[in-house]
Amino acid sequence: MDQCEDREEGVPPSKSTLCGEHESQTKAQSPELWGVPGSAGHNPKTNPEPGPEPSCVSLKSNVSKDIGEDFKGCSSAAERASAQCGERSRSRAGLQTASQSSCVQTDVGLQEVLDEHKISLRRRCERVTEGSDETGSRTLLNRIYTELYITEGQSEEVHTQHEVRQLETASKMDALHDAPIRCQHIFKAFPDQQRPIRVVLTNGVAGVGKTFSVQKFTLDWTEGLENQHVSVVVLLSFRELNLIRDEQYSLLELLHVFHPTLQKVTAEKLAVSQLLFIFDGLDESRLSLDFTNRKLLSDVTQKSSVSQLLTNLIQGNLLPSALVWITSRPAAANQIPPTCVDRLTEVRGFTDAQKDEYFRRRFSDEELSSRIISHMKTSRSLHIMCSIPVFCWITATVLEHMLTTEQRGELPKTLTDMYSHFLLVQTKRKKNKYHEGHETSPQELTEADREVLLKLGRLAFEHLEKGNIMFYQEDLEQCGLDVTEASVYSGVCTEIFKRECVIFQKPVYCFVHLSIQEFLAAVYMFHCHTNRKTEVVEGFLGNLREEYKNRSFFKNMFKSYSFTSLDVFLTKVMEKSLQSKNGHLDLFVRFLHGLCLESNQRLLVGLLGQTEISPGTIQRVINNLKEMNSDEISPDRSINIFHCLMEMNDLSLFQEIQEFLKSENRSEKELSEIQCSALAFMLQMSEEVLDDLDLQEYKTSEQGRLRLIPAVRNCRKAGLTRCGLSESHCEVVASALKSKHSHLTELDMSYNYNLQDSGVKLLCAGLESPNCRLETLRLSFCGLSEISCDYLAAALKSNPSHLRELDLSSNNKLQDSGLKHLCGFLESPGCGLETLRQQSNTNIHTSSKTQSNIQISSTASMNDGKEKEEDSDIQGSQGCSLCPSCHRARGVVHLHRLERCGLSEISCDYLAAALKSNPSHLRELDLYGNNLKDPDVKQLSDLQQSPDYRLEKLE
Ligand SMILES: Nc1ncnc2c1ncn2[C@@H]1O[C@H](COP(=O)(O)OP(=O)(O)OP(=O)(O)O)[C@@H](O)[C@H]1O
Repeated sequence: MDQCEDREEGVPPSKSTLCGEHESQTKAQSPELWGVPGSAGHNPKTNPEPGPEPSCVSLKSNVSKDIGEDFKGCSSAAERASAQCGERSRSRAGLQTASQSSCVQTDVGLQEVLDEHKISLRRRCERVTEGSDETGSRTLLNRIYTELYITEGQSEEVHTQHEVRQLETASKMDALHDAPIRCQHIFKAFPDQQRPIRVVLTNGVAGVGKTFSVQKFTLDWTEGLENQHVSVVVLLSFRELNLIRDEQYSLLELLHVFHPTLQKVTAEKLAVSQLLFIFDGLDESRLSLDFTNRKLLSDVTQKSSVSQLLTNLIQGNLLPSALVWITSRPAAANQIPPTCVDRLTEVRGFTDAQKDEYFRRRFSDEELSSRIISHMKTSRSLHIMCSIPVFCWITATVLEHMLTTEQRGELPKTLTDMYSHFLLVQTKRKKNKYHEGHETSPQELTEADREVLLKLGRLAFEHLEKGNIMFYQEDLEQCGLDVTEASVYSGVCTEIFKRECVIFQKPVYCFVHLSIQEFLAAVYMFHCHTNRKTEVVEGFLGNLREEYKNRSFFKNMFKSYSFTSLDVFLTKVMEKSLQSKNGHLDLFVRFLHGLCLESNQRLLVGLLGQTEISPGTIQRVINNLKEMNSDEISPDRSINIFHCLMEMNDLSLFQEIQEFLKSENRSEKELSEIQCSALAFMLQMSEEVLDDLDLQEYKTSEQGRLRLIPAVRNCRKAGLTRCGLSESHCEVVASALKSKHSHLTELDMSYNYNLQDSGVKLLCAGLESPNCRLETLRLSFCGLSEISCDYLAAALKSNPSHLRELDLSSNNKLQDSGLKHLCGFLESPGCGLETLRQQSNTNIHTSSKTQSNIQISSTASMNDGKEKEEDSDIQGSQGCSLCPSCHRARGVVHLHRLERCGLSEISCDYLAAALKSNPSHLRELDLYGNNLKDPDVKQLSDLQQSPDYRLEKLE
């Protein structure tokens, strides 16, 4: 088989080679049995044209050896490449060494050379091989390319949340708000952007379509459709560049080596051409890009290390007018200093409409695509996952196979179902490819298949537990896998090279998508449970017998406990996953529950072990989930209990909540805790933004109320009073404030006595986010000390403009030192607080009336320990007896309430100093109940003499 012919669409196990003009390719030592792209000897990301103009240097070393090792004795990358190609390639003109190339200078006109380059690039980019096509024939990229949703900027939580959870919470809202950028317009400035865009960095999670975007951009350019101001596109992958990372090259030589059609381009010609360099897959880079290095390169013929060539190119020292486009998974993107980047974009995958379009384009059979689309929409989880194009490909592969072959049974509805089928479909394709004529049923996993899958499962599981997604060769060996085996199953696990640290350079492996690791880990865990591998199960869960002996919830179960009791086992795994801070076991535990279903059991028989699960056991598992205790558990984790029920095909909860949402008398309907989690999820996912989420309006237990908190992510006004908030809840609220499309403008967390300073600290992470739009924050009766003031002042200083009202009144021991911190904020130039109100205990009265359309809301004062709320609309400007300058009042009033906070005259001095230094913003100051005497507030009252004095109300 032509080694370049087998590029495929679909799961990209690793970054592919983009350079397409070499004859050579690292020949796979192991065949690609899985038939998915990018595996041994295959490269999904390039579209080389076989035949006379051969094409690719696959620098992906799927034989998993360090290139340096493989090609010892070859002095240059070109020689190495040549050594890989063998005689055939050497005899071809396509590849020349760097030294040769620099000598070749002909009279051929520049345009002719560039045209030739275009043709060559076009051949490479116009076709991809579809993953499901067993004949290996390739499809036109334009036929299957579906517009992706690319936006400017970077979503806030990309590093902190589980990828799938992120999709669940973010997809809907993002799709509605951000203006998309077509990949072809990535260098086009928006009308309001003055600066030309020279360097673009595009982020995106695995399989989201970064390489497809790069290919589409290039193809459109070669076809004369877009970006015609660019005269040369130089397409390179970091995987390729890794190969020559220790070599010395000039930029001109680099171009010649990777794009032989450009050999006739001289330095002079380069200087007058508009170049665009595309570097794909920074996450796979093994170069050390050191932007602090002072070595300045400005001459394209000057030799240097590849890293230095790149940093100088990116910084604009080398070819200052050349455009640069870098793509990366998010974790690696920080290698490029933000100051070097003119535009940051993110590939978000497919919007709902694009998901449909993907399936329509992929299948010429309209009926088939319609069936697949409507099936995808029947399951929320499938629909959400299809935001990632690679998952669309998995879905398309599985459903096409099931709908076009004589497969019986229902189409997969749950994620577990889909992944089980995917495993089988891929196994079948592997068999067909390499054992032609012996068509086997996908139900038949051979003993060898099972063995490898279980080894992969063990690897997946052991590393998932530790939170690892990257593995070394030793890790593979420890699970009994040799490297060849891993690449044989390359659709599931393949290597990528990733340099973890400077001294310790080794090949690193990972699963193509985190969800595949989670699925295989769950399969392995299930297998260990049914096969009574006590050591593994207890290693993960601890000794159940001991632990459960004294726990009332399990007392009865414990009597009959053994590893065969699936319900106890699953409950324990669920409990463990709920403890996870970042939800790294969420999908794993979902899969584990899904594997209980008979249909999945049948599919994966032999892998899971022989089990017969009675309907009674299933019911017990369901009941346990519904009754699961969630004290001290983040409400985000609790939502996963609902997902587990869905994976078990238990739709009752979903239906109950749908009914609840439709009902008129919601506040009378009692909600269980699990119902609250389901409701939180549905409110969070709703297209409509909730105006007011008041937890007190729901008839449920305190735990139930807490489980509703994730809904703050989709509301404008949140009342979270008197519900025992703790740190984990503050984290959820902070994440809502941080989110790119935060709607929250009013937040009342008063009367949460245990919130304390630690809770405020977490909350402040949200307040300081540039996305935060909060205008009112109430934290009275929260047991805060002066430390909270410090946190708040720091957060508000860093992002001062949004907050209008801050209520720290009552039973917060802020003390003078706390107020001092807050004054630090009041002094800061960006501070937006305009009113600081003081009530009673001074002889100063105010008839503060500001100009029309000013609204002061929620003036709270203490009355026998009970909060009295009153809203006062102040209309009309009648002047202020205290404040000679009130006529200059602006249209916004801010309250700053510090009632009963243990303040003394020292605080007044701080306040006076703060107001002196930044007098123009504060309108109202409320210091009611702080036992202040006239002399204490003297400094403040003296301020009235100042011409800049703006205070209208001092109580
Ligand atoms: N725009 C698209 N239209 C159709 N299919 C797409 C598109 N983008 C991606 N895909 C599908 O998803 C697969 C993975 O896409 P791609 O290789 O571009 O991802 P990536 O973001 O580069 O991922 P990684 O970071 O893992 O390299 C493709 O092989 C293809 O099957």
